Amino acid sequence: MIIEPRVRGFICTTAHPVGCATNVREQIAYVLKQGPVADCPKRVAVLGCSTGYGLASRIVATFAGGADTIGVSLEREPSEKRSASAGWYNNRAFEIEAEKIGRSPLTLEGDAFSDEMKKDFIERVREKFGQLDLLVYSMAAPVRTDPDTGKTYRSVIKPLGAPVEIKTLDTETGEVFQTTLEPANEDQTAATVAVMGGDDWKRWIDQLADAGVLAPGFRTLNYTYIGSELTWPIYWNGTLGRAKVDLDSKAEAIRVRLGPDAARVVALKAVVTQASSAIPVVPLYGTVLFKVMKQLGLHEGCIEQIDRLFRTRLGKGVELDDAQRIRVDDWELSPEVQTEVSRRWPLLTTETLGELADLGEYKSQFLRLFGFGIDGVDYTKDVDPRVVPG
Ligand SMILES: NC(=O)c1ccc[n+]([C@@H]2O[C@H](COP(=O)([O-])OP(=O)(O)OC[C@H]3O[C@@H](n4cnc5c(N)ncnc54)[C@H](O)[C@@H]3O)[C@@H](O)[C@H]2O)c1
Repeated sequence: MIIEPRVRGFICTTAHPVGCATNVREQIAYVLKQGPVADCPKRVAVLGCSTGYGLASRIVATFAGGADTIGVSLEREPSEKRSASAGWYNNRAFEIEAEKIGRSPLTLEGDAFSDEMKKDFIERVREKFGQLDLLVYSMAAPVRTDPDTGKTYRSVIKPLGAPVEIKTLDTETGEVFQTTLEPANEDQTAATVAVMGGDDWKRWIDQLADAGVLAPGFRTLNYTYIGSELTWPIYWNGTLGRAKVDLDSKAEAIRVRLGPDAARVVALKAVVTQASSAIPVVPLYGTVLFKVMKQLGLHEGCIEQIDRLFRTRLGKGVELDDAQRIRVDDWELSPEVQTEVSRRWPLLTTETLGELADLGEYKSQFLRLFGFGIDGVDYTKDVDPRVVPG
């Protein structure tokens, strides 16, 4: 069948197997070009391994770090008539490429929030690795069922306290407009913390530690976004920020149990992923940020950020911020970038968007997440949606 993008709001319901595989291979090629990462942990787990920052982490650990990996993600399988999720194609393409260099990666597809998945994972780690040296937690999900209570929580992306009036962008039409976002109530805030906070991370680490599958010197990383004051009203000072603050306290709890370097929250830059495109204001901020960072020669996507994390931020004595986090968002938050983004922000209108921001780049990065718009891929060719080319 011919697979075309079908975009509904901030998701694309189709994905292209050849495009996704090409995307994965391009990321691998980038990492190989940078050369090996010294002292990379060798038995690595990535939760949320199939797209965005998790996929980049798995690629860097494998292709620059020489690691064997186990990944977990939630996917839609393909059928004869329907394409799979992009993550399903990415997982298969990753496995094909990792096997070519003599690795035998393991991928578990299902709900990482469930205790069944954790049990299965522990068994597979025992069989395959014995113990783990590093676990990267890179999950972004809208809903979580708490295994203890059976209660299902849905996250909301809202401000706290009072309504926020803020500029935003319709990425389909290119219209820039003011919008008022109503604040979350207490239940919604608590639900967002239950989904995107550190509860599940800590639960994973506790169960793995109890099962004795964490190697001496084991470390775990969890990714966060802090951003600049332009996005704070909706992100850091909103429900998502509350959830991210919870990561810091769970990191501390893990350090208390496993040692002073065992857990770190890592602040990363804004990039286009399935998760970030759903956040109001972030796409508008992104279109300006990408243009400014490109103009200053500081552009980074997921793979460049994670490559820099593994190469420069995981060694002994790395600088931490006041909340004991590792920072790789330093270029995004540098005065030269933020001064220029802030200068452009009040000038942004539907009419000036083309000059001050780069919507075309944003849209093309969004479509690339699903394997569309990639050079060298013939989208007019019939493909079997169940097959990822080797
Ligand atoms: N995108 C950004 O701009 C940005 C910036 C800084 C930090 N981060 C953080 O990075 C982390 C990853 O985000 P991303 O943007 O790469 O997201 P993403 O949407 O690209 O990836 C999310 C991953 O989680 C998996 N997942 C979702 N629900 C799951 C479930 N129930 N069980 C198993 N797997 C599940 C998906 O399959 C996918 O692999 C998040 O913590 C996010 O806050 C993102």
